[in-house]
Amino acid sequence: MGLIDTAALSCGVSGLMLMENAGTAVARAIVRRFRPCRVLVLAGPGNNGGDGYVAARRLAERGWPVAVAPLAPPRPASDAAAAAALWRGPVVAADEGRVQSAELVIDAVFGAGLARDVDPGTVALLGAARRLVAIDVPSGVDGATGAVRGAAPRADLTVTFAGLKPGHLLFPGRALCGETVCAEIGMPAAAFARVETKTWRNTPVLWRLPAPAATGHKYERGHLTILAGPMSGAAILAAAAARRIGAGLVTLAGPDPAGVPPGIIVSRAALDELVTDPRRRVWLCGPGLGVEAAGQTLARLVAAGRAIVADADALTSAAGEAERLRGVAAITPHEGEFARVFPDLQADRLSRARAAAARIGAVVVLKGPDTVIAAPDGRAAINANAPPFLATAGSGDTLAGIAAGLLVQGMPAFEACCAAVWLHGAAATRAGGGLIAEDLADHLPMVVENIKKFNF
Ligand SMILES: NC(=O)C1=CN([C@@H]2O[C@H](COP(=O)(O)OP(=O)(O)OC[C@H]3O[C@@H](n4cnc5c(N)ncnc54)[C@H](OP(=O)(O)O)[C@@H]3O)[C@@H](O)[C@H]2O)[C@H](O)CC1
Ligand SMILES: [K+]
Repeated sequence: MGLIDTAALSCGVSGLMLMENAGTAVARAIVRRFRPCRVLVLAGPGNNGGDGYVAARRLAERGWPVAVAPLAPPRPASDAAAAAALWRGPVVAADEGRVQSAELVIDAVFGAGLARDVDPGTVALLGAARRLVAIDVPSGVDGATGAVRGAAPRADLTVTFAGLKPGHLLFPGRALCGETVCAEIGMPAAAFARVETKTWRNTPVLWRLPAPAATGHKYERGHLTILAGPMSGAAILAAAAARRIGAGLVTLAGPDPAGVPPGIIVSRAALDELVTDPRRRVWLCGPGLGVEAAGQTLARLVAAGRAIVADADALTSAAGEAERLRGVAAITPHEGEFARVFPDLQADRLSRARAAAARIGAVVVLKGPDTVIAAPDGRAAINANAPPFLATAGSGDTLAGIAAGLLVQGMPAFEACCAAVWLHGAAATRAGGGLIAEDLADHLPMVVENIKKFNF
């Protein structure tokens, strides 16, 4: 049973009432999407199965032909047993032939109580369904991590309750849920208040973008310094993004970066001189810099106590030596870079990002189609708005530039990183298929305008 369910019960809410609402919500979601058809409910031994019995009763009340196939009897004296006792329709054996001939199968086998790998017989049964509606999660998907325990079927529709779980947002679970509906089932506000939530879906309600003061000047809007190396295109992409997201001034620091557009300042001054400039509080270190140079400058910036976003070569320079990143504000690794820096961290993405953030005392943005942003204090957000065509060269440099551009305007590191990841995904969606990294920054102003319009 999940923490929220336990909290609900301790708030005096009856589990049976929640189950009734949950099963009713499943039936309602089905009726809204499908024509009446022959339904088979595969019911497991726990409350997930109990929800299945309620959904069966609600569909039958509407005249749908429904049968329930229990894979195990409900636990004695449980809410599920009470729900099963109210089912007066056909109870049939769970066999593959029946599953195949049903026009719609409801997967009520395992939900939040999944405790081990699903056995091959159950996997085969679920896999035989022509059309599958999963209650809470497709059985086999771990709701806490999105990992698959043994195997899990691909659902057409998943109906969950009270709030999305990490498993609905993290791959591979996310890909197996199909359309995902989150139903309100009467969970009291007091139950949510009792559970200290530390994991959220990344949306604009989590953060507030900085607003420039009416009388502010460019330095007040933030002065970002980006180290530029032999592949100066990476630093230029980051600089464009930082400027579009509102940094007042961006300097590229490097020997001679090529192709720098007007509006970006280039400084060839020695690093020691730049680092001691008190206006240069925030730095981006890594993109296109070269591993050796990145390692040296990173150490210098950390020693000077600067707020640093470390990406790309700065991460590679810390391969197997994560402690070299201690003192930075945020790191933005993709899976490969993460594995190089933290080879011993092997768990799911959410746990790994959290563990890494705690270890180095910095925000970790573990990039991917389901980017995880984790803070050293345990807060974490999972992002789900990135289109697949965002996976393109230079996209990461742009993200690092947005994060640094928000940090320099005074946003706290966790909020700046969450906002950067979401804005990056929204800009890509707005740019559409065929985007190249150069397009992303130009879409940021409209994305920001839309956030303001919807009053987040
Ligand atoms: N607020 C809500 O979100 C509500 C959710 N509801 C539903 O309740 C389930 C969670 O119910 P729970 O009883 O805790 O767990 P499950 O139904 O998922 O399954 C537990 C039983 O399954 C056995 N189990 C677990 N994994 C396996 C496996 N791989 N193979 C075989 N058996 C397995 C487990 O056995 P144990 O031996 O480990 O004890 C349990 O018997 C949630 O998902 C929602 O659907 C409420 O109805 C309403 C409120
Ligand atoms: K299920």
